[in-house]
Amino acid sequence: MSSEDHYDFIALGAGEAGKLLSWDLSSKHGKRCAVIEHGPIAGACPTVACMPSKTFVHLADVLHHTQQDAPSIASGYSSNGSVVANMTAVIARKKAVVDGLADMFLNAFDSTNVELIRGHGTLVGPKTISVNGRLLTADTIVINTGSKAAVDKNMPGLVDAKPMTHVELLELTSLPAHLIILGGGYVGLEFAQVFARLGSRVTVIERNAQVLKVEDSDVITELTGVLTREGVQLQTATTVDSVSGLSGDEVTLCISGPGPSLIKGSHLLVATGRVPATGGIGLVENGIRLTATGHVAVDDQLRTSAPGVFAVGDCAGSPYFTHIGWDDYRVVLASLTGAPRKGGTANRQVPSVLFTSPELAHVGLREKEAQSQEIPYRLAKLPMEAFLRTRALGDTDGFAKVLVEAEGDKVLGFTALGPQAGEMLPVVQLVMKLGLSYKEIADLIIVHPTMCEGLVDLFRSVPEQA
Ligand SMILES: Cc1cc2nc3c(=O)[nH]c(=O)nc-3n(C[C@H](O)[C@H](O)[C@H](O)COP(=O)(O)OP(=O)(O)OC[C@H]3O[C@@H](n4cnc5c(N)ncnc54)[C@H](O)[C@@H]3O)c2cc1C
Ligand SMILES: NC(=O)c1ccc[n+]([C@@H]2O[C@H](COP(=O)([O-])OP(=O)(O)OC[C@H]3O[C@@H](n4cnc5c(N)ncnc54)[C@H](O)[C@@H]3O)[C@@H](O)[C@H]2O)c1
Repeated sequence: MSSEDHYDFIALGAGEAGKLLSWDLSSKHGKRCAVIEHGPIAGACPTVACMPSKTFVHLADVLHHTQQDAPSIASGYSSNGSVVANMTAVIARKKAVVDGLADMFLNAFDSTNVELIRGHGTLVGPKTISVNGRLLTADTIVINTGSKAAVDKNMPGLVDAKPMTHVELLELTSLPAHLIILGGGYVGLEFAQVFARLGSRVTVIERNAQVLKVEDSDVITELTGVLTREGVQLQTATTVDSVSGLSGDEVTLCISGPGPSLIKGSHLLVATGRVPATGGIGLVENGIRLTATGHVAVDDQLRTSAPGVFAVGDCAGSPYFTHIGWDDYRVVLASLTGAPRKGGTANRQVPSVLFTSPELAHVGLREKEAQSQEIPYRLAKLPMEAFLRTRALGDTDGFAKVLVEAEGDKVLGFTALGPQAGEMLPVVQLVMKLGLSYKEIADLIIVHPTMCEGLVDLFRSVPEQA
């Protein structure tokens, strides 16, 4: 093997952590690095997941507020000039965002001198990858192959109906007349509201008794109330027995549950979770153990069972969020360079935001988790109308709640359902990370009228210890 084919570091897949590691190791540590990518550059987040979907969320929000507010506040608004979505323009805006990010990432590869190899990589020996007819070796390999939308091959008729995943949905140039969404999780709910706001009829079919099954029931009651008022039809505790027809034309679902037994729509989206992209790339054959769920088995430092091989992000079973992929980068960087970091992946904070309107932001313990684990807590809860900013925004749906230790002052968990609720999370996260008293937030002077201002009132209303 020539020295041209040996690298210090190779990332298989240009996901979040792999590309960041390669850029850092090359530009700051002088390592020879390559990233192998068989799809669009830079992984799912900027191309088919977070960034394009949040562009859709924003555009649907603009349209929704224009439809809602313009008639009452705009002079000269024509009564017959209703505002309707132009999907070609929506897609063009999304494409501009995705293309802009692609340029940014290509520049990063260039400026850090990291080789981007476009092709499908497969492990063919210890720390050896075959790609485009080349055999490449590296001292360190990071598996960063991500995940794919799960499509249940055992559901009669589903595959033949050619359902969309988020990838195809984000390319639709005309609005579905009736979009049926299978799965009431993150993907399903974000897109349900987006397409309802853009003008589609939307039905979500969820097999569990509630959408977002981990969330507290008060959160779900409030969130589903908003979605339902906006026209999203939610059918929970519903099983799909069979699918017929073709998505994009007409699809019919035979279902069992509390509602009707048949549902017809024009388009079908599968949003039923994700499967790790770990099959057929030589992992097991080369000593890299997989878990029962098909993720790469890793330890707290994201080391696999093969020496010198790490796995990061979705494929390693890290919580499926880009910011967690980003943290995986820091964990592996610490192993490889000694960069400072306290601890590995165990017990790290996993903040999350569901980007519906209102946003659902969460960190730490939920009430039902505290109850099932018999962790005593004090609870404070305030409606969003007490966060005065929401009144100016005309967007007062939702509430925020905080769980504080029963016999101490540490914050156990925080949930907010409200406009831009995600922007409030870091304040609470910091207090939790540093193990400070909740009173540190209650004592802050926070600018009026910002969303975070409401945190002061929320934390001031925590009941005294019994
Ligand atoms: C619709 C949607 C919206 C989302 N929104 C958010 C959000 O708002 N916020 C958030 O935090 N998370 C969000 N997520 C989750 C987030 O996108 C993922 O958790 C994250 O992108 C995973 O990153 P990763 O680095 O693990 O892998 P990926 O980004 O999936 O990268 C893996 C890469 O590896 C490539 N690859 C795979 N196998 C090979 C091979 N053999 N050879 C070469 N290349 C290969 C793939 O083409 C891919 O580019 C969303 C997900 C979806 C589906
Ligand atoms: N805002 C964000 O950060 C964001 C946005 C989108 C996706 N994501 C990430 O991507 C992951 C995947 O999202 P997702 O929505 O595909 O998965 P998910 O796990 O969040 O939700 C899938 C839902 O589908 C339901 N389901 C599964 N099979 C079904 C069936 N046969 N019939 C009816 N319902 C069924 C499940 O009960 C579940 O409620 C999320 O877990 C999240 O981590 C994050």
